[in-house]
Amino acid sequence: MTKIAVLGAGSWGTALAMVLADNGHEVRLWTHNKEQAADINATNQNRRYLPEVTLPKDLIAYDDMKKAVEDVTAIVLVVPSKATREICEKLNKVVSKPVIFIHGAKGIEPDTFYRVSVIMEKTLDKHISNGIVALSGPSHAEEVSKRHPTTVTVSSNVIEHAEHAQDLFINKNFRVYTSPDLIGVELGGALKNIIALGAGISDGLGYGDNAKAALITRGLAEITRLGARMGANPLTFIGLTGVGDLIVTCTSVHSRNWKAGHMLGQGAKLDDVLESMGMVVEGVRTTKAAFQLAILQKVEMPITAGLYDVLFENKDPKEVVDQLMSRVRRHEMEDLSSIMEDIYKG
Ligand SMILES: NC(=O)C1=CN([C@@H]2O[C@H](COP(=O)(O)OP(=O)(O)OC[C@H]3O[C@@H](n4cnc5c(N)ncnc54)[C@H](O)[C@@H]3O)[C@@H](O)[C@H]2O)C=CC1
Ligand SMILES: O=C(CO)COP(=O)(O)O
Repeated sequence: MTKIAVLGAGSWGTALAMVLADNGHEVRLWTHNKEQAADINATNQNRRYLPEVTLPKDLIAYDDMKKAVEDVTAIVLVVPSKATREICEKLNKVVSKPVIFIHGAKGIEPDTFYRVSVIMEKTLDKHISNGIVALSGPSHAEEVSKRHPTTVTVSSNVIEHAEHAQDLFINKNFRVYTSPDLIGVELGGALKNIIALGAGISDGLGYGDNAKAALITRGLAEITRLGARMGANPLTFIGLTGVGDLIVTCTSVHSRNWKAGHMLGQGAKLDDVLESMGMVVEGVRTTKAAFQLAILQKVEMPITAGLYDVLFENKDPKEVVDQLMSRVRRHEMEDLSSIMEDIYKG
């Protein structure tokens, strides 16, 4: 049994804490909201984020970060990517011994273009870190918390750290693979949210499955192009953290990004959509980051650019679809064939 602190009691933090508690670990679920911690401990439920689920009895919520991390050997960060830096700064003040850090967030920081593990690496004091691992893949909290079969991937620059995380999380409902490609795993998880917003918009406009299949497939092409340029292994994008997560996020009723896109496609304004969601919609911030990064890296990302126009330039989604459909004629595997040839050449 390992003592583990899970930081962030939203839907994903709670679901991951349940997996760890099911595996017999002593799990402390930290939230910055005092009333929420008290409510979780009183009711054995996280009523705001996972209302239909009864939490394991030995899963205890804390609102005091220092107490939550006392004597733990692993810390799992599951706050929106925007909050990573702030939480790491707080951790520097309360963690005294080295621990392994695992994060479950999916985002890229605009302007710096840091992945979540990079923010962690740059912010956490070196003497408290026993490794940084990203956990990603097609995994909606609502289904994980019902113990429905789910597969994810854990990745780290040091494969032993990923294997350590695999050991902590794996069970008969939650199958965990490892990958050495931290860049690819994190970029796939973050960038698919952009495409999921697009899939939601497409559905909100009343378009059908053909349009959605096109978005998923061409979305994968532009994710692979940017990922390869950033140093990822392009094959990672046909795995769980690439195409797997694209499928689930673009097609699931649970997806916050899809839901937000759906409302936008039906004519709602972005601010109203975000306010009504009450949960993080990572794709909005990541669209800004990826749009900037694609320009900087000279990578063509037409869907991301279209999404940027809808979200930040107030452009009519229908007009953006028309523009995407009337782009200059191309060979389907242009760019991608050379990326794949490079892999096989070694
Ligand atoms: N919900 C899901 O099914 C999945 C979510 N993720 C990722 O996990 C991350 C968290 O997502 P969710 O749990 O869905 O979000 P959520 O919106 O359900 O919950 C976020 C939690 O973080 C807390 N929080 C926000 N800012 C904070 C701060 N500055 N300090 C402390 N706590 C703060 C909120 O109070 C809330 O408890 C995101 O990056 C998301 O993309 C990844 C896989 C699945
Ligand atoms: O990453 C997720 C599922 O794998 C969650 O996606 P949403 O944030 O769109 O709900």
